[in-house]
Amino acid sequence: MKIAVFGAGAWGTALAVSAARRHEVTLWARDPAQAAAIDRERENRRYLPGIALPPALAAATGGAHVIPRLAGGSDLSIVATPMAGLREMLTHLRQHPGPVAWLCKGFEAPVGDADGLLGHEVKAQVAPGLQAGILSGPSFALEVARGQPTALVAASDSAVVRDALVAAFHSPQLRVYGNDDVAGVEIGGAVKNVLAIATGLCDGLALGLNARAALITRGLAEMTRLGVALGARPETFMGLSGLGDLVLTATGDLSRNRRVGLLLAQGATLQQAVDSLGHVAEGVYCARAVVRRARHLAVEMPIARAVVALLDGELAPSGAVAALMGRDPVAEG
Ligand SMILES: NC(=O)C1=CN([C@@H]2O[C@H](COP(=O)(O)OP(=O)(O)OC[C@H]3O[C@@H](n4cnc5c(N)ncnc54)[C@H](OP(=O)(O)O)[C@@H]3O)[C@@H](O)[C@H]2O)C=CC1
Ligand SMILES: O=C(CO)COP(=O)(O)O
Repeated sequence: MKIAVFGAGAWGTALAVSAARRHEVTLWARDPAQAAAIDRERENRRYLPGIALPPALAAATGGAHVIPRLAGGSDLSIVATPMAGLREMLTHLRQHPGPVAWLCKGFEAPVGDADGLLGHEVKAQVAPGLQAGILSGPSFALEVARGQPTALVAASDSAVVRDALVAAFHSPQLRVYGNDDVAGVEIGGAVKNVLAIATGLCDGLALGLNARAALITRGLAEMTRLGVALGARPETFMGLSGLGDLVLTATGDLSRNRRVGLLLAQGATLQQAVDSLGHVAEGVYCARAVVRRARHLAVEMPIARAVVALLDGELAPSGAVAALMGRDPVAEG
């Protein structure tokens, strides 16, 4: 099949590499110089160095006007930008019938008094007729690009979209499971990034393995509470996009979100931590949206609240720990 991937960061490139072992793939970069370098060097040195690009992967560039044309010539389109770029990309795809899937894990940053939205909520606003979904789950880009075993979840209310994602990406190295709980899969992917900042902080402060296990477990409870309040199924959070991605991101040093927490624990400022990554750490941008939605739904999320206070400079790393440990006793649940 023909696949168009819009966004040539680490994850878009890794999935394009994986799919191009069986399909014809176009990888679109918004920066013409980057697209030219990818074609010339047969490598994405900026975002995924050391991975050779298969011959069936072609780089493309161009302004917004080329996006509908590239999508129109493909059997499946993938939006591989951070959450901050999703609204604009879906706007360019609004006349396209689909199937389309995005890879972003986050909530949009809140604007004014409005809540920050999940991907499917953005899609409902800007491209309601588009058949779309999300590809998510525990997956470091580098491991997928290297062909190391990975399991993903393709979530959509459209079987056409789920089937297209399986046809495009399922392989002996990559299992793709279907799920129709779009909200649950999106909330799992978004909230785990916030929680990974917390576990990075915990490990950076050498608080111990007990503390890390407590953060992961109580974080999963927070994620599930928010998800259920937003209409997701609780069992989704026991799956790849909930527990699976939380464990990976909270414990794996390839995680950019975890690295933010580790760097803050070492005394870096947030700006220094973000600048040193060279990649997006979505938890930094969506933590406030998570906490705000939780507050509006009267959902208790103390770990996410502590992360926001840390990112906003209201709490020092040690203060964030004290705020969590100093809470009144409550029943587990
Ligand atoms: N890396 C991973 O292992 C995984 C990442 N994800 C998710 O996938 C999404 C993309 O991550 P990843 O590829 O790693 O990110 P990177 O930081 O590696 O790359 C970001 C890419 O998006 C482009 N971009 C940045 N901002 C915008 C924007 N506002 N509009 C359009 N394009 C933009 C960048 O282009 P330019 O160079 O021109 O700025 C770059 O090509 C994130 O939501 C992430 O959480 C999900 C699973 C795994
Ligand atoms: O989503 C990811 C793994 O599933 C990547 O996590 P980071 O964005 O923290 O690197």
